[in-house]
Amino acid sequence: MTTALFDSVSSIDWSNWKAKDIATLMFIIKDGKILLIRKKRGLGAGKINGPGGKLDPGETPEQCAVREVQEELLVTPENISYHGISLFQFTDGYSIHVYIFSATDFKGTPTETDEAIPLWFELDRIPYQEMWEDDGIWLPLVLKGQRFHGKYIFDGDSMVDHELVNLGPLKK
Ligand SMILES: CNc1ncnc2c1ncn2[C@@H]1O[C@H](COP(=O)(O)OP(=O)(O)OP(=O)(O)O)[C@@H](O)[C@H]1O
Repeated sequence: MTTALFDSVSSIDWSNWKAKDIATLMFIIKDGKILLIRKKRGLGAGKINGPGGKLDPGETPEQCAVREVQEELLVTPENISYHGISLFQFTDGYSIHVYIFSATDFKGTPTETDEAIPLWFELDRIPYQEMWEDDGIWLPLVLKGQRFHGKYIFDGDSMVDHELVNLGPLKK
């Protein structure tokens, strides 16, 4: 019997890697502020993050990202950009592939739901210490309008290793 060991990004054969879940994150950034959530349930409950969640069957990542913001905050993001992906391998075997988007506008009023509490932050006051550890690595690239590709190993809440490639400015 072989036991998979997830101790570093380089120990994984990423070309044959397939995530258990596919999910999205959406960051609405408007008037010098970013709209985040305090997540009330699911993976990362209690943490601050962008709104997002798992893909439904037949949905594109962008459709999922829009739907999740609608469900979690009752607003619709507009003028959306795609930044890239983050691949997460957890040491317990769980894995998740996350597509990351930003938007510069939205319709509606951010409202608390069963899933999330909306929180606005100044761009220089993002509460990274209350977020997933990887957010502090790539969210600055979202704010700078960059595309990127990241791979991360997590042991529970702790990041064990990571590799981030900056792919340059957004394509418009
Ligand atoms: C490990 N480092 C991480 N860093 C930053 N963000 C992370 C993350 N790991 C997961 N995420 C995000 O967490 C949400 C999970 O989604 P999650 O709440 O489980 O899905 P969904 O809303 O579909 O919930 P239900 O399963 O229907 O309850 C989803 O946005 C996903 O992108």
